[in-house]
Amino acid sequence: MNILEQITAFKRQEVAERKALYPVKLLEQTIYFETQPVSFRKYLLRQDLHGIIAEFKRKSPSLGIINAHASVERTTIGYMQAGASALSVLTDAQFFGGKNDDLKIARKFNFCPILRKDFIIDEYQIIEAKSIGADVILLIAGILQADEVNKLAAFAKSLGLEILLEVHDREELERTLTDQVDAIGVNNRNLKDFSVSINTSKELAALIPDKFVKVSESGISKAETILDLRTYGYRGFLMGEAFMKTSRPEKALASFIETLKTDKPIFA
Ligand SMILES: O=P(O)(O)OC[C@@H](O)[C@@H](O)c1c[nH]c2ccccc12
Repeated sequence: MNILEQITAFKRQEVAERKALYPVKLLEQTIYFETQPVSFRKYLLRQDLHGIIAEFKRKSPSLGIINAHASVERTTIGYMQAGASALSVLTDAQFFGGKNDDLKIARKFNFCPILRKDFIIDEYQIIEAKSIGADVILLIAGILQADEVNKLAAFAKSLGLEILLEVHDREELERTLTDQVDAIGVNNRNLKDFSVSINTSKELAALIPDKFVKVSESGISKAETILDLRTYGYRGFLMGEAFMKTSRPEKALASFIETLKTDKPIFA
């Protein structure tokens, strides 16, 4: 089994256990069912920000432990103060060392779009995303059939959430593209073997219709890469490791943003 297959097998079990422990009725009583989500799309298109989606990630199957000590509160507040456009919080415990509470804490302290980073295969996880205060969910084409993407995206929309659809190649993009999603994320990392190539974003750019916000995900560590990807139409840049591997991720983001600032308008 490759890592994606292992993760989805584990998720099926996890979802079944959670459904029994925390029934939907209970989740629907949380305060976030009453509150209006913040638009991910809008924040990524803002002229006064740089499009960085700053991720809180403690470990990953490709790197192992990235940062065992960072505080979610200090890091996410610092990310926003440094000028991030949105936050991404890993909630998967088994493979990424995250938890739902991490996202809840990020929500409590920040008014900005928050992406729930997890492996969604069931509507239950979308209700859960809403109940912990997420604004946008990730759907990964590599683990879903086209009809599943459609159904899950429509369901997320019905709860007011936005959807980032992640693809890694042309086949995934063409097979799953649907009007139900708001943004397309091209993952530069191949989750089957962990290899990373920024060219993946460049190659797929022209195949993504303009009405979707284009996001480039993974393996980004240089300002030049962002400036280059903007010329391909990318408006969102999902970055984790580059910041999280330092002892103060929020400071690393602040210095990174300094290197991104130019006199020219962000989008020509
Ligand atoms: O840490 P990086 O290389 O900057 O990548 C961040 C993000 O793109 C990556 O964590 C990611 C992209 N898609 C995912 C799906 C699940 C878990 C994690 C991911």
